[in-house]
Amino acid sequence: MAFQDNVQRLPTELLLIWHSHRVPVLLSAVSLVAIVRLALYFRGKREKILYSPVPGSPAEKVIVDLKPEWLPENTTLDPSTLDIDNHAEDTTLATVTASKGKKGPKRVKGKKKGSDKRKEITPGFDHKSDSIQPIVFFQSLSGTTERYATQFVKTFTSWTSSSETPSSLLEPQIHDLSYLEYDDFFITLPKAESNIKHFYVILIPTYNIDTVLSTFLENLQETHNDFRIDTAPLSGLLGYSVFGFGDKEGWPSEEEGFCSQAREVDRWMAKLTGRKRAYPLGMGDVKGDAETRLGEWRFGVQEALVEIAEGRGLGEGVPGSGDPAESGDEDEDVADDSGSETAPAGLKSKKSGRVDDVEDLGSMVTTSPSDAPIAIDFTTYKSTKPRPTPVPKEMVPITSPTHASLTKQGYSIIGSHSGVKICRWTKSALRGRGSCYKYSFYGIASHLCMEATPSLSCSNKCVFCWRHGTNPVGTTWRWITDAPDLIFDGITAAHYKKIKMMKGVPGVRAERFAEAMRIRHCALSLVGEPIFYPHINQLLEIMHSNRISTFLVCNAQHPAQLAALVPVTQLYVSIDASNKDSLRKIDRPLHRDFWERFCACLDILRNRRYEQRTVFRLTLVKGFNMAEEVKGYADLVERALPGFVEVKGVTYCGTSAAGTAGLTMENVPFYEEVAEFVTELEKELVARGLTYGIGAEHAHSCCILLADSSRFKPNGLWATRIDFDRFFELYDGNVEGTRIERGEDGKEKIVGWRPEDYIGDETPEWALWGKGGFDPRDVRVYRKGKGPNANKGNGEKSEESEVRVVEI
Ligand SMILES: Cc1cc2nc3c(=O)[nH]c(=O)nc-3n(C[C@H](O)[C@H](O)[C@H](O)COP(=O)(O)O)c2cc1C
Ligand code: SF4
Repeated sequence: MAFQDNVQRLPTELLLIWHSHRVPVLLSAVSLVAIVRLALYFRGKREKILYSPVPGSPAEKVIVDLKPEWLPENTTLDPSTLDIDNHAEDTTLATVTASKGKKGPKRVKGKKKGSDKRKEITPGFDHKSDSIQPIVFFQSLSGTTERYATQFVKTFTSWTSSSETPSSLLEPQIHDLSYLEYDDFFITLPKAESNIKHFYVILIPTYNIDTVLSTFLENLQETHNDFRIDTAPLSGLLGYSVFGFGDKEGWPSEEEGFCSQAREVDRWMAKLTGRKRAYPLGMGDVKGDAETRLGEWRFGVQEALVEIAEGRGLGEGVPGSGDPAESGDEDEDVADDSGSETAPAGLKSKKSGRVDDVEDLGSMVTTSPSDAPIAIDFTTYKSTKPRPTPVPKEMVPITSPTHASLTKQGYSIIGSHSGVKICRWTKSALRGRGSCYKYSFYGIASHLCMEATPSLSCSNKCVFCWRHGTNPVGTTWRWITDAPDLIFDGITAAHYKKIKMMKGVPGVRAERFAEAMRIRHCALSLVGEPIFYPHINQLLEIMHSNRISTFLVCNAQHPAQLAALVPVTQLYVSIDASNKDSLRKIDRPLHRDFWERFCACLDILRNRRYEQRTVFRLTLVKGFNMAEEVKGYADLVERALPGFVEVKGVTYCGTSAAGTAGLTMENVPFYEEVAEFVTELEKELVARGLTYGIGAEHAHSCCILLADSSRFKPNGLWATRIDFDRFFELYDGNVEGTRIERGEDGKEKIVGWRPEDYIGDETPEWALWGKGGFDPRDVRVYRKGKGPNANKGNGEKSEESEVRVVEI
């Protein structure tokens, strides 16, 4: 009964509760609805601002394995704190692998040496059935050695084909060391039929600055010291001989450096071949006796070859031959050069009473019962002699020929390794005659732009490089380093000085001249490799704090520096080829692991694509990197997913270096050819489901822009231009960026800005694909024989390239 009463009273009770609490309940409900609506409103608003999808979670990023040997030397970067994103401290993805093997005991192959010396000197050579293949190697930076080498091979060939020469002597082969895979000739012997034995002839100049020759020498030294490789991997050679070219005017004696690099090559070859010097080192003064000395030396080499061909080996007691009595001094040199390990004190050389060299150890391990390699632990016998610390030099000393040559070309050299130059587009813009493609694509007016580099040195020797052949190259930074603020002050002052010199030039517009006295943009791309400079991050920060936007172009050879770089306004990597072989031919990189470095840089670029605008710069060189490479380039784009792909026809600079590399005007593609290439590339990318399209063009400088439409084509209209003011607001933290990432706690948070946060105006109509890319407000000036009224049918080549050839 009681239960029935309660049920009947329930509605009345509920009504009473409602009447006493309805005000707070109603107020709470209204507030809740308001909060939900407001949240939805703001969310919708943010999505409208963001054109592109919120970047994927960190899981999408790949870990880039930075090998210890890629880490910069002599820099302020601390590898242990490498952070590829200083705006997202929680996503350090570049990792450093522990050094492998190098700390372990040095293992050398000690071989029991027989008593028959002759037999050892000409290993496995049967003069009745075997043939001798001479190979002539040369290196040349400004062409002299190449000329002598070509002449040498010609004379040598007619000698080998003469009826009086033993028939076992084959025609010589010739190789330019710049193009060679060192491993194929200087770690192992070239592949050949079993009855063909090799003989090396090496012709090289000497340069007391860093050049590719230094790399060659380092390579020989490394090979000798590499614990994984036999210390004399070239002992299968029949013999070798070296000839050096030098200049007695500048380097009068050997003590003062005459032919010093040839002497070094000769010494390292003695070590690598197990002392197979067939004929002594020859040296010639290019301003004096070079031709006579080379002729004499050639006779000597020929005689040595005849002796080998007739089965007499390298002979006994020939000066500098395999006889240890004559070549013993090499051991001391090498011990010093390499800082190599000292042998156990108990092992004494019979002759000298000391053992400094691993080869000697090879001959001393006579108690070994077999010829099998013997592991020798040198770790407890480290030399007590301190290794000499290399003294840093100036990269481009004021007295050097490089300084003179660069100054002549219009560069201002700041300190000893930075340069600045005003480009022809800056002059053109000052006169109202148009800006370069950077204006059409991104909104950078050329008269507001400075082109500079903090490193005139580079780790490549690209065939199309504007630098002359003698410019410094190097794989590591080992020069006296200038402070970033001094570089900044120097390059800006030099730039303004050059602008001021334009004051009296006819046609310069007053308002543009006034504007030009305030630099707004800096293209760090002039020559050399800007990220090679150890304080590049500080220099970039100085530029940004001075409201100068930064476009930085790197050569994809320095992954560690790239990973550690602060975000720039637009980050470029040069993509000069689509595959390893082609890259080696066109960039002629100094790093032996250039392809691995290149790929690591692509992965770093992919990781950083939501942090800054990333660009692939393709430079097309007909006959080198265009034909049938579209698919390869598409692979690279797919790997790095850059925001933009700039495709440009090569600029012919007409230097002797370009000539040596076989580059002529024929290698400069016509604009139609570049356009056809880009169309094909676009097709290939779209076929792979990628969202790239042709965003803009600048026919005047033979340049076309592909861009990711999912990011830079909001509302169906291309927006490739940059909002520079917004970039600096983001940089200063006045505006919050929208780059969101999920933290370890699973929550999303804003970690910085992204390229979409500083997209500028829509790409102007006149710059779109098919419209040519020339601002109608400027006056287009055609040179004689060019322009709409000129003879059609020739197509258009890069204006820049023609100017360099025709005008200068
Ligand atoms: C920057 C520079 C540095 C040089 N250093 C040396 C040197 O240290 N010793 C030497 O004997 N010759 C030196 N030379 C002279 C060159 O070895 C010589 O000019 C040679 O012929 C260059 O050969 P190539 O034209 O094949 O590059 C130097 C030349 C230049 C331009
Ligand atoms: S990377 Fe640039 S500076 Fe270096 S060699 Fe190539 S074109 Fe010249």
